[in-house]
Amino acid sequence: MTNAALRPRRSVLYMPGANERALEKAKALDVDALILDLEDSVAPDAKPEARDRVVAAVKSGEYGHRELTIRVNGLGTQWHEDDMAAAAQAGPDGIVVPKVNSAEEVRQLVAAMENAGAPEHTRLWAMIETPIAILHAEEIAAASDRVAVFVMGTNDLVNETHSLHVPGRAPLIPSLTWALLAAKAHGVVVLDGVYNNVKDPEGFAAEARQGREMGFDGKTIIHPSQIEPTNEAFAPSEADVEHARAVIEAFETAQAEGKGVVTVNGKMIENLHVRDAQRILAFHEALAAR
Ligand SMILES: CC(C)(COP(=O)(O)OP(=O)(O)OC[C@H]1O[C@@H](n2cnc3c(N)ncnc32)[C@H](O)[C@@H]1OP(=O)(O)O)[C@@H](O)C(=O)NCCC(=O)NCCSC(=O)C[C@H](O)C(=O)O
Ligand SMILES: [Mg+2]
Repeated sequence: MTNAALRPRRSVLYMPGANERALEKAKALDVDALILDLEDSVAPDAKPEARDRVVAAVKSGEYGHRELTIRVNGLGTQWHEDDMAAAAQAGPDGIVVPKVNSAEEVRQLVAAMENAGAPEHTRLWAMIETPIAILHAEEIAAASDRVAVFVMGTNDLVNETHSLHVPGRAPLIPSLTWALLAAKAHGVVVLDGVYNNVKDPEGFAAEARQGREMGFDGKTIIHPSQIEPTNEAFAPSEADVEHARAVIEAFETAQAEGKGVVTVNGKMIENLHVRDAQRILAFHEALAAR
């Protein structure tokens, strides 16, 4: 298991880069990562000032364990090149790029990061949010070692496919699954999209649970009220931890007796379940160590 796989990215909060109050507030929020946004949440006139603010936030060193990323404006926009250069020089943990559509675009983005002097720790977080990106998900994941995270852009996906936001997300499941498989096949972390209604805690909890069940590593969120339910949905519960310990213990006992398979609470346990149990315990310990 790599250290990157153990880095918690349960809750990843977007905040408008122009909002100084939110940038200040984030220093005390219990999130695993922040996306300081220069794209959709920032009005055109406010973009240069927002760029300066997020660069200053990254350089401040005041965000503790929280992973810090900057979402730049997309390729082909009038702000993209200046955003990329400023973000690369600030050296955040990640540069989040909207609407990455192909391996060629990844190579172009990585070249821009490197030409601007991005440090090695600054990874590319590619937003997967168009029909063509879904179809090219595997080539995007495999295009460069700098690609560390896929961020699902479910608003843009719904927009571009003319589908609807519905409870259970049936119209989105094939796209989400396809991107998730591409990410997992290439060791890329994959984050679920946002839930727009910040006044619907039940709907939010159901969607976070669904994301966890599908295999997402965490969820992108837009409001502080969504942090706690997200952290809970994507962390192992006490019962998960107890079960993982029981699995490891039972399997070690079985092996000492020369058996390759055993049951715990009536469920068959083989080697692969032990590996999963070890992963759960390692993640639990990584969270506890913070
Ligand atoms: C959605 C919001 C506009 C709601 O704002 P507001 O009505 O002001 O919320 P509250 O009054 O309930 O706020 C309470 C306090 O919390 C702070 N706050 C709110 N949101 C954030 C945040 N994201 N980060 C940090 N702090 C936040 C407020 O400042 C209040 O603090 P205080 O004054 O001390 O009480 C708003 O939540 C918001 O702007 N959210 C982020 C929107 C955003 O970034 N959108 C872009 C990303 S989503 C996207 O584009 C996904 C993707 O591309 C896709 O295609 O799907
Ligand atoms: Mg989007």
